[in-house]
Amino acid sequence: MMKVAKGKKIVVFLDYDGTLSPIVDDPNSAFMSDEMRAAVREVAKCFPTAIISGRSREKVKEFVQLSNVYYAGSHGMDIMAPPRPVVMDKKGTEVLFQPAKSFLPAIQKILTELEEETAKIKGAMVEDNRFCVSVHFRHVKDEVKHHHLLVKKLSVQKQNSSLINSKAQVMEIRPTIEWDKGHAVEYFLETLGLSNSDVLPVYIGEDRTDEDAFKVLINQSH
Ligand SMILES: O=P(O)(O)OC[C@H]1O[C@H](O[C@H]2O[C@H](CO)[C@@H](O)[C@H](O)[C@H]2O)[C@H](O)[C@@H](O)[C@@H]1O
Repeated sequence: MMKVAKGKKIVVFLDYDGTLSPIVDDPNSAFMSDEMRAAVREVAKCFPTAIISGRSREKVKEFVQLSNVYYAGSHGMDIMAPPRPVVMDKKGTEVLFQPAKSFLPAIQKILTELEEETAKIKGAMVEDNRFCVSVHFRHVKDEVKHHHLLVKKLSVQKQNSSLINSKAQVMEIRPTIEWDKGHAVEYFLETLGLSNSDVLPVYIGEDRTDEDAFKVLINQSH
């Protein structure tokens, strides 16, 4: 790592759940430890650092509580970044980038629909992630069965199945635009003025959605 980083500008990208915080039963209690917060604060003092999460941007910022990092929520669909292109030695005013803004009314409609449907499923929980919605099945008995039944029932399923990204314990509904954590990484690199070959982006994440970012960075390194 030290060898590869020699002479390069490092930029750090971090996932939140399962990376900065442990996976816990209650999504509202996925707190980051003080040690982890101190470590991220120190990293961000040395290198530009961005946290890219599936959570809403506000929620992940509330958990992290650091002012020296950039935040992207909703799997990169809600980014607070420098205006592009930024001159690295001048502090630019941060701007919002929300490529799925036009989907907000549809997402809010789905959120209401999901809240009504999951009220009938014991243990299910809906999380509003602003441009995405998560339905948690972790506490549902026979989670796979209920999960499938809910997916079938949703009107969004009839309209466009690609809105739904399903795993047994959590179902995520997201806009159909071609935008993921990988695009968010590219966006940050560009707005930070760090899309050159003398940059070493470091991405730490453990979720399926982080693989979109890994693919982008692997392609860039060739
Ligand atoms: O991109 P991330 O920051 O990794 O967010 C992805 C999802 O993480 C959260 O759910 C996961 O963590 C919860 C807390 O540990 C756990 O209870 C749940 O079972 C996991 O799926 C978050 O609640 C989701 O909304 C995010 O999409």
